[in-house]
Amino acid sequence: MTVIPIMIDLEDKKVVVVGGGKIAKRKLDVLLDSEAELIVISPSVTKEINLWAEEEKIIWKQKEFEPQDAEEAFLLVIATDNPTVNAAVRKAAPPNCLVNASGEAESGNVHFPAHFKRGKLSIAVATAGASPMLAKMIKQELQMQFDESYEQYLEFLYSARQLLKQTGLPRSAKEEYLRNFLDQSFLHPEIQQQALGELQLLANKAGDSGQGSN
Ligand SMILES: C[C@@]1(CC(=O)O)c2cc3[nH]c(cc4nc(cc5[nH]c(cc(n2)[C@H]1CCC(=O)O)[C@@](C)(CC(=O)O)[C@@H]5CCC(=O)O)C(CC(=O)O)=C4CCC(=O)O)c(CCC(=O)O)c3CC(=O)O
Ligand SMILES: NC(=O)C1=CN([C@@H]2O[C@H](COP(=O)(O)OP(=O)(O)OC[C@H]3O[C@@H](n4cnc5c(N)ncnc54)[C@H](O)[C@@H]3O)[C@@H](O)[C@H]2O)C=CC1
Repeated sequence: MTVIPIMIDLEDKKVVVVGGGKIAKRKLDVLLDSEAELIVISPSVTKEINLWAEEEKIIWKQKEFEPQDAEEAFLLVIATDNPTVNAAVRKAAPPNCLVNASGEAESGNVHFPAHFKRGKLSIAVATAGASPMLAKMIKQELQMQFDESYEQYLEFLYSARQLLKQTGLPRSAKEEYLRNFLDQSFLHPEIQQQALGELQLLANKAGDSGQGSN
């Protein structure tokens, strides 16, 4: 199995999680951010999953898995502690369905990477199942390197880039600005504000003379 990285929008997609234990809870923790339609199939669930069901963040069907539960799933997460059940779930996956097999790295066709977000910045680490623990350790190291200040920094980079688009500067000059903004000094909010102020002036000037472009 060879995997490639991809970022995915699951809004309104049907996601079926089979199993309601520790691992299902960990996958749901990630999936709850996605605005997907989340359905959990399991005779019993952890306290957290039960709470999410009460809060109507997920639908919990309190039952053992049956093949029709997988119908029309866009993503199927297999996370029971019973290999025979897991194999039956895999078999019931609709054609073209994304399948995550938590208990068997070589099965299914998608893995969950270790990951964290700093606002618009996502960092994910994967080892193709060789060592999820290494992925977790590298993630923890990167969390220290890319601390909380990156959330605000990404907002700055986003705003600066939008303003630059309005300045009408030649592409090379825009790129020069964008490269400079990668300097560590721009992690400071005061320096960010100063730069945005300057770009705003340039954008206004271009607007006045009608030379703004994309
Ligand atoms: C293939 C994959 C499928 C998938 O789940 O998507 C998979 C498979 C398996 N994991 C197993 C065990 C453990 N997994 C972890 C931890 C994580 N596992 C995650 C992902 C993945 N695990 C996918 C590959 C990702 C990749 O390598 O790129 C992380 C990154 C993300 C997440 O789960 O969301 C998350 C860290 C989250 C974080 O950032 O904190 C720990 C450590 C711990 O829990 O602290 C252990 C115990 C130590 C050990 O065994 O290594 C077992 C054996 C089960 C058994 O023995 O029965 C299998 C099955 C097998 O190996 O075949
Ligand atoms: N991907 C990963 O990171 C890891 C994966 N695993 C694998 O994940 C599996 C699940 O682990 P845990 O969540 O810790 O187990 P667990 O014992 O906490 O949960 C198992 C769940 O499966 C449900 N279940 C059992 N039979 C079912 C059926 N017929 N239909 C629907 N649901 C059923 C149970 O009700 C329970 O909620 C393990 O067998 C292991 O192989 C384990 C550790 C890490």
